[in-house]
Amino acid sequence: MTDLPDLTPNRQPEDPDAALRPKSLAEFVGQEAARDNLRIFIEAARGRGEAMDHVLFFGPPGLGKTTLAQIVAKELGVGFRATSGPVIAKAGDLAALLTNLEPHDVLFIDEIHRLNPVVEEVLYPAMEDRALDIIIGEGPSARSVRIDLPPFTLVGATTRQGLLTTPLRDRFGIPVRLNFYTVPELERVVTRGAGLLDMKIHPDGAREIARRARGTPRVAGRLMRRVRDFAHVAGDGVVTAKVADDALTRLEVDRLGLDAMDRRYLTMIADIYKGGPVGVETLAAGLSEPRDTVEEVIEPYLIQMGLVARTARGRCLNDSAWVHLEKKPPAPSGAPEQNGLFDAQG
Ligand SMILES: Nc1ncnc2c1ncn2[C@@H]1O[C@H](COP(=O)(O)OP(=O)(O)OP(=O)(O)O)[C@@H](O)[C@H]1O
Ligand SMILES: [Mg+2]
Repeated sequence: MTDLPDLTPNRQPEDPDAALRPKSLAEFVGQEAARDNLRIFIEAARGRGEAMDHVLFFGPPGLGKTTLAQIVAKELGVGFRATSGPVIAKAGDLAALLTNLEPHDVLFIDEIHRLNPVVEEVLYPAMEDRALDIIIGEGPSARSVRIDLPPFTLVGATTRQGLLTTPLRDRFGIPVRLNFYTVPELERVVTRGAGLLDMKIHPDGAREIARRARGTPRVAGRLMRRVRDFAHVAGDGVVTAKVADDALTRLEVDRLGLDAMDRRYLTMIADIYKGGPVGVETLAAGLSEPRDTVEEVIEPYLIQMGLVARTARGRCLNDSAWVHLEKKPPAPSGAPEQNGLFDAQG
């Protein structure tokens, strides 16, 4: 158990998120309710000199789950170890990680819904009793040995809370849902980011980017960088509303912040399925995207915007989607349609 495999996923070299990542709760914009609660739990744990209860962050990609996990460790003043569900192949890998934690450390498991079930079993007693049950030997002589673990805080993150098994979900004392950001919140994200990136931006330029960032700080950061490029090449480097609008239009980000993929999704339901209902599998196949991407990345924002509804029979476009696409919904069904069978009359 001394040779600890390095399970920390390498930050992708192009990880542009790092520069903009807030380092403290105070710097973290938005998510007021989550922040207020976390502040209390962190203070309480610090005050008692205990490890904080386990935390689960869930919500769509790019809303700040990883960022908050790092902040929690920092504000608790403890070590931070990170790994991710699919990376932990064997129960032994997780056992090695757990036994090497320092007391009160934060162990961050990203994409925790993708843990291998065998590994997940190890996590249950670890979370609940801070103990590991290890089987030693094989066959009739096999016996189970319990090893105590240092007190630690597990921080899990997932885009799909629904895919977590109930026993796992129930073991998180502090579940935290992250929601899409409002435009004023994203304006603050953009303004703060502009300062960090040394970017000249007008307040109305920041608002334009915020409006079109899909409620998501990561998207805001990405758009900012692209708009800055346009501002440098096409103008004096200052991001005004006009510069932002031109740049975003060229990037095919529309007035609602929908990108090309969002529009393909909506157009497909409109044109091919007459507004729905249509199953998610069918849509995923039509878009050549994995179903997960459709459900985790594309749909949450469209649903939040009220453009699409998830019904028992499939996805349907709402009126506002037709308006946004500048298309006419088909005549309501129920009206008797001209159809070959009954054509013979008259
Ligand atoms: N509240 C915030 N204020 C400012 N910037 C933020 C905030 N939340 C997230 N960001 C920025 O957005 C980017 C993405 O955040 P993060 O990596 O934490 O998202 P995530 O929820 O972990 O996404 P994923 O599900 O894809 O792992 C980072 O660059 C981070 O700096
Ligand atoms: Mg993350």
